[in-house]
Amino acid sequence: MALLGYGFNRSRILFAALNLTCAYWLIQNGLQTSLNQPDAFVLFSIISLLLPLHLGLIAFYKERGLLTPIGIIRVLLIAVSYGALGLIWSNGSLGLYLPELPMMMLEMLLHEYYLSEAAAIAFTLGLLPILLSFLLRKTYTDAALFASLISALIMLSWFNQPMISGLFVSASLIALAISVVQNSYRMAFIDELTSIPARRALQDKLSTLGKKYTLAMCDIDHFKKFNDTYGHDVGDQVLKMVAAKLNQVSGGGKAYRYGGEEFTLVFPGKNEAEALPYIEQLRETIANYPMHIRNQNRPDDNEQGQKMRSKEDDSEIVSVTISIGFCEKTAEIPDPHAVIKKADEALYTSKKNGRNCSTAVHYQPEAKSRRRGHRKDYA
Ligand SMILES: Nc1nc2c(ncn2[C@@H]2O[C@H](COP(=O)(O)OP(=O)(O)OP(=O)(O)O)[C@@H](O)[C@H]2O)c(=O)[nH]1
Repeated sequence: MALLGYGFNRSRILFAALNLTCAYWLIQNGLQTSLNQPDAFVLFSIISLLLPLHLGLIAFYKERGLLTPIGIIRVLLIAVSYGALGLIWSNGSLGLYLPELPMMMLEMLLHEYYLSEAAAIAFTLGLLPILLSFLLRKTYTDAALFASLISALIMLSWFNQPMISGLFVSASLIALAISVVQNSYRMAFIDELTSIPARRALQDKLSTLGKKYTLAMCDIDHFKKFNDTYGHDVGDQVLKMVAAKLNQVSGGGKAYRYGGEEFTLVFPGKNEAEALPYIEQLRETIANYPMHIRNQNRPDDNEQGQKMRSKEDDSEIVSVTISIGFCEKTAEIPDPHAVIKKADEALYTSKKNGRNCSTAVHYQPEAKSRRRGHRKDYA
């Protein structure tokens, strides 16, 4: 598990695995006896604090790599805390610290339950950053940390059950392994900027297509000029908007980012004539969408700038358009990559025909799709 975390550059996974492994090793070697033994009791009490607190701390961390000064400090923090505990325990002197424990840790001895008030506080302190990180970052790693915390809570609460610690460590490591797999799937198949499936996911999809399908290549018009006029960040916003609209494709279609400002729509089970209404609907939706762009040229602190402070003057509305070429599979063009190539050629016909329109390779609709008026033409 630690190797997986290291190999996939997921340092938080590695820290969590290290935390679980250290706790599990101490449980296996020091807690296979009654908790009425002072040594075992102190060991159990300290583990029930370290486990949740480390998990909470890990949730705070940003991915900063492992073989970096901060990564090494984080590893040492876990290793030293469990190492010191293990060292005192192996000397047989851990039980001497029993009288030093606060009442909120000792009372579980009197009432014969397993989670002390102090451990409950530690679990709450561990839970808060995990929940916060999950809400803000929404990563699979945070979900795995949450699963590990809950399984640690269950293990410590039912500590007298046979094999409970083995079940705990298995459940936690499985959750961490799943998060590594899901993270790597996301990295490989989902486009980071637009959050829609990426080129690799398209390649997978192409290999599963049946006898009848249509592929459409979509390209944002004059995107270079857009970048040059408004800046790369605004260009990224445009890409996100177009991707979000294309992702709403109906008619059984699916959208992919092909690369740069190009997108692909896949329509399984549809020929060009059947796919056309859905393609046109998307083209029109995008062309009619009023995109608010913050005025990059607003003066900073002069008279003119003050005049422009009002919200209306601060942004302008532009419309973004896309050109589309689409092609169905035929006996002459049976390979999906050849279909894409043909769709790409049709896309360039759309560009030549004035942009903001779609062109089919085979189908000739009676009334050709027409270019719509722009709210603002940035060309
Ligand atoms: N902001 C941003 N720009 C990108 C990204 N990927 C590619 N581009 C830009 O997209 C532009 C593509 O421009 P061109 O291929 O020349 O075409 P165009 O300006 O869209 O013109 P036409 O296709 O002829 O309408 C280039 O300037 C790239 O730098 C990206 O992820 N973000």
